[in-house]
Amino acid sequence: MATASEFAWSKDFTIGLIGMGDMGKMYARRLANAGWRVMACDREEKFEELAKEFADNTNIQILRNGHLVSRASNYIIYSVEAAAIGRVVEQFGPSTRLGAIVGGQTSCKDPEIKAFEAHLPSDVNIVSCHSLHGPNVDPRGQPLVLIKHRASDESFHKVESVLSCLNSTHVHLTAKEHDRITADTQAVTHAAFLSMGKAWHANRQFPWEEGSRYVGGIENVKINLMLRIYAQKWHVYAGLAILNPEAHKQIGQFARSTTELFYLMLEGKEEELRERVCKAKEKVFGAEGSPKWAEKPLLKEELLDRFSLNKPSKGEGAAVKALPNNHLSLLAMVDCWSALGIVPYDHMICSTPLFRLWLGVAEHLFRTPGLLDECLRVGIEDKSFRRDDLQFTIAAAGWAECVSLRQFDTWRERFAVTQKFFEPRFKGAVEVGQAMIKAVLESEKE
Ligand SMILES: NC(=O)C1=CN([C@@H]2O[C@H](COP(=O)(O)OP(=O)(O)OC[C@H]3O[C@@H](n4cnc5c(N)ncnc54)[C@H](OP(=O)(O)O)[C@@H]3O)[C@@H](O)[C@H]2O)C=CC1
Ligand SMILES: O=C(O)C(=O)Cc1ccc(O)cc1
Repeated sequence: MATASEFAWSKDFTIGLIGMGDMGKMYARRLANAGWRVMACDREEKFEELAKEFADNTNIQILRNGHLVSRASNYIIYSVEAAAIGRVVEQFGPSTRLGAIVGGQTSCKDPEIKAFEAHLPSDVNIVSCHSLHGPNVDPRGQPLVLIKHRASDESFHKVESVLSCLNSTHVHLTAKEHDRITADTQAVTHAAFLSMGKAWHANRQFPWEEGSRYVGGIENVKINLMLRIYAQKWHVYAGLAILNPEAHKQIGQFARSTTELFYLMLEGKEEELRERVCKAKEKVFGAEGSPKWAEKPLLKEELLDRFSLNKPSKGEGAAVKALPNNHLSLLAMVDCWSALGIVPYDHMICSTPLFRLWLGVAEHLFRTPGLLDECLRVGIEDKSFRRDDLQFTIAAAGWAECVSLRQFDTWRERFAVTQKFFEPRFKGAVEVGQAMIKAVLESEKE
């Protein structure tokens, strides 16, 4: 393995970025601001445009391709689509500078590590990373996974010191541990929001625009996070679901939990429904008297109430009363965690803001006196949400099948049509979602 003496561990140390999309640019800017010299590229056809964009940043030099970046850099980060990592590393990996450090930022480490092992010269150190947040979230205090896969201690410490400028919380994992935890947190959480979007699309509704069915803190989270996901690039979500070998089980179980709970509701099997949900509650959140949740709730619902897209019309007043909902998506999430023996609190150290928010909402539902009883009652008696629940169930099964068959093209199509449906409403809505996440992150610090 390379030692310090083989590198110029000084100002001459150059960081290479291959892939200058949202995450690559965020890394480039932050590293450059911290004083590091960055050499970066995207696809060759974007060279001129990127060079212009970064022309006034003297610490960032745009190169034409990954060969040039690889030859010039001491530490190279691949920040490309997860599905492309094999092809891109195959192309540029052999050009890696002698004794350099190489890592990737993809959301799923199995294909990334396989690509590095297959295509990097044996003198190269492999240290991967994963910032567990999107490009527009302040990285300070957010988890940053670091994977010392094949590296000297010195190289690993170098990566830690370079990335310390993000001020994130470093979490040391193996690639396998990373994929298992992110399957439990990200993949299955996204499945819920992707299914909500499909359900509302199928019923051709913008849920915040139709009267008072979707009002209140929990509904705001559903709507804002669903829109946030559909406003992003499809490949981020497809990659971490389809390419993560650990994620298929979770997404499949989420679909089964949804279907089985919905059947119990349709069949009016109140006792069975209550028993199943209460058992899941005990497994996930602990028994009465010995809860797994902290004394202080993860979320303040009043805070979420502020982030509604539904602006009451004149005369309606600010306080439109929320319609009781059976929250099938949340009951199914907890049932899924329970069936797979997942204790979500164990994963907080390696969680995204989105996951923490969703867990916070689930916790709120299960710990607020009377709320769960209301859900179960509505699930059996009330038909107001039946159409949405039916479509949600179909959607969850559809995503699960698509993932299990590794159908990238179908996944993209499914995403794209629903993205198109919501697109006219993204403007403004995305900002509200962003403000909500920011407020929740702020409140986590209190
Ligand atoms: N967005 C997010 O919230 C997060 C994403 N990630 C992960 O980070 C990685 C990057 O994501 P993100 O930045 O959002 O995605 P983007 O699509 O914005 O960026 C990826 C970039 O890599 C480029 N690229 C593809 N092939 C090559 C190549 N041969 N040479 C140079 N550049 C190439 C792409 O070009 P083109 O578009 O033309 O293919 C694109 O510009 C993904 O693996 C994602 O899973 C991790 C954490 C958070
Ligand atoms: O918070 C989430 O789950 C997001 O949607 C943003 C995101 C997407 C991909 C990642 O690898 C990490 C974070």
